[in-house]
Amino acid sequence: MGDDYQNKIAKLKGQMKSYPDFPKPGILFWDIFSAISDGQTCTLLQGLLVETIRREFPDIQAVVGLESRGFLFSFAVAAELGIGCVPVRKRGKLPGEVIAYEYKLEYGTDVLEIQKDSVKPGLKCLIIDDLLATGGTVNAAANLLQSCGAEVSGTLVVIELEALNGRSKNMVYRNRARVIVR
Ligand SMILES: O=P(O)(O)OC[C@H]1O[C@H](OP(=O)(O)OP(=O)(O)O)[C@H](O)[C@@H]1O
Ligand SMILES: Nc1ncnc2[nH]cnc12
Repeated sequence: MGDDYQNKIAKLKGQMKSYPDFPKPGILFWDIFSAISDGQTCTLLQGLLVETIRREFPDIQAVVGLESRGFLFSFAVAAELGIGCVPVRKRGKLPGEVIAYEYKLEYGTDVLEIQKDSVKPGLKCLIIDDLLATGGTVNAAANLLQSCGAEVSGTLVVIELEALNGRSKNMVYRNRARVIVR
């Protein structure tokens, strides 16, 4: 990775804001929306995501965006790369036959679902989200994709909360996660 790439990451990092005690006491909440309210930051981040995918995951056929903040990035990169965009949503929001998986959050638990027919066996997928905390969400998404027969190439997130060690807890992605800012 060249200086130019690192400089762009440093610039993006400077735009990220965090809020203590949101949504619960003790949580330091990293807010992607504060950064992308600025147009130049949108362009910068989009460019970094696409550049990272082209370099690290050149053969993926679809990006899988995780509700809800992951959707911002999955459609944008899918459109630029000309590949599929598949949503993974919280319980009860997707029509048709779905596969579900319950998982733990940094705060609380949740259920993710994917439409059974949205991913064909062997499809090479990249999971994309705004943030990796405990890794539970990405892990759940990976399990869903694998139950559909998809091949999960890795995970791309904008922010990694390294102190929570989500990467090491995630057996599927330990060596295959890529992050933009950490
Ligand atoms: O690594 P984890 O501990 O699983 O946490 C990370 C997840 O938590 C946040 O989503 P949230 O469930 O708050 O939903 P939102 O994007 O709709 O705000 C974030 O956008 C990730 O998806
Ligand atoms: N600390 C955090 N900031 C923003 N989103 C999160 N999702 C889980 N933990 C989070």
